[in-house]
Amino acid sequence: MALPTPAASVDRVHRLAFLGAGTMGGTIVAGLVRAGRDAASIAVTTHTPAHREKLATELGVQAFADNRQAAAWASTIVIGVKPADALALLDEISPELGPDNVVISLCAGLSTDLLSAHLPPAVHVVRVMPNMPASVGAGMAGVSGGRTATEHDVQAAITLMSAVGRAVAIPEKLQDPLTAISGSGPAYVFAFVEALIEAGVTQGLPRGLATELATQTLLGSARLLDEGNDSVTQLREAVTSPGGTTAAALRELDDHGLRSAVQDAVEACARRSAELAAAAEQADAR
Ligand SMILES: NC(=O)C1=CN([C@@H]2O[C@H](COP(=O)(O)OP(=O)(O)OC[C@H]3O[C@@H](n4cnc5c(N)ncnc54)[C@H](O)[C@@H]3O)[C@@H](O)[C@H]2O)C=CC1
Ligand SMILES: O=C(O)[C@@H]1CCC=N1
Repeated sequence: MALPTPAASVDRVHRLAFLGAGTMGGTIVAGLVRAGRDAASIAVTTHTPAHREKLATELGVQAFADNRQAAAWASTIVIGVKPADALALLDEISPELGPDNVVISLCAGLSTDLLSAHLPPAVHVVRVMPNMPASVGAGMAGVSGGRTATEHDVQAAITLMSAVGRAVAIPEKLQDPLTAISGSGPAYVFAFVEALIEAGVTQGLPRGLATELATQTLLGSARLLDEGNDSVTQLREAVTSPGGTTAAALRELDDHGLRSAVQDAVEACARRSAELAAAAEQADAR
């Protein structure tokens, strides 16, 4: 099927190219279009022609087969490939970029200095760590400007990510810890809910019912937390009757080391984020 011809009608300054519009990049693109952004102002590239064709057909965005062409077309370029593929991609598009371009990286671990080293010096670089709930407009993103980024670039990235959830500016040194809480966090929550469902099934609940109970409990608990009327500790205590059922369950979680398991998991995630930069440099050197 023929892809739409890339539109020149949108003013260049408003054009946004997602290079590597996969799970995360594609989610943000879909969220932006759903939030009312003009689809003609967005271009996508992917390695898989069928995938970018699907994005173009379903969302009305511009599909490019060539990263350099997409980068030359756009003003802001979002890097959505895996960290190991990012530096080679920057090397590829570098000849098309200059002082009018902002490059936003979604890549875990890669510092703005490392990214800038693979771009012309005047290109503005911003690092963003989004998360998957962006697909339902409930994302959480941390935004850090590199040395060449202006306050305006950071604010523009916050505005962009706010269309699919919440976004905060953070110092870049907090990107790895933020990744370990909100970037990867949805997977911890899903793993916990999976375990809760399995435990419900073990107790004799039909799987569909166990899934509904666990999901609605997560949603309701999240809404209570988000209302912010009570602290997380007050909320936990409100559920926990002295000598009751919840206290019995929480004691088991404590005995099985829930808190230290979470500490270790978050530490491992932040460490891995830092390691990804070294792995990307190695991949780029090959
Ligand atoms: N999946 C998640 O929940 C999150 C992912 N991230 C970051 O987002 C980035 C992408 O992760 P996912 O979306 O999960 O991966 P993915 O594998 O779903 O998406 C990567 C996309 O890049 C495309 N691609 C690969 N090389 C390319 C190239 N040279 N030119 C154009 N397209 C190319 C692939 O076809 C694919 O569509 C990673 O750097 C990751 O650290 C950040 C936060 C959350
Ligand atoms: O697992 C990963 O490396 C990516 C980054 C944050 C969430 N997913």
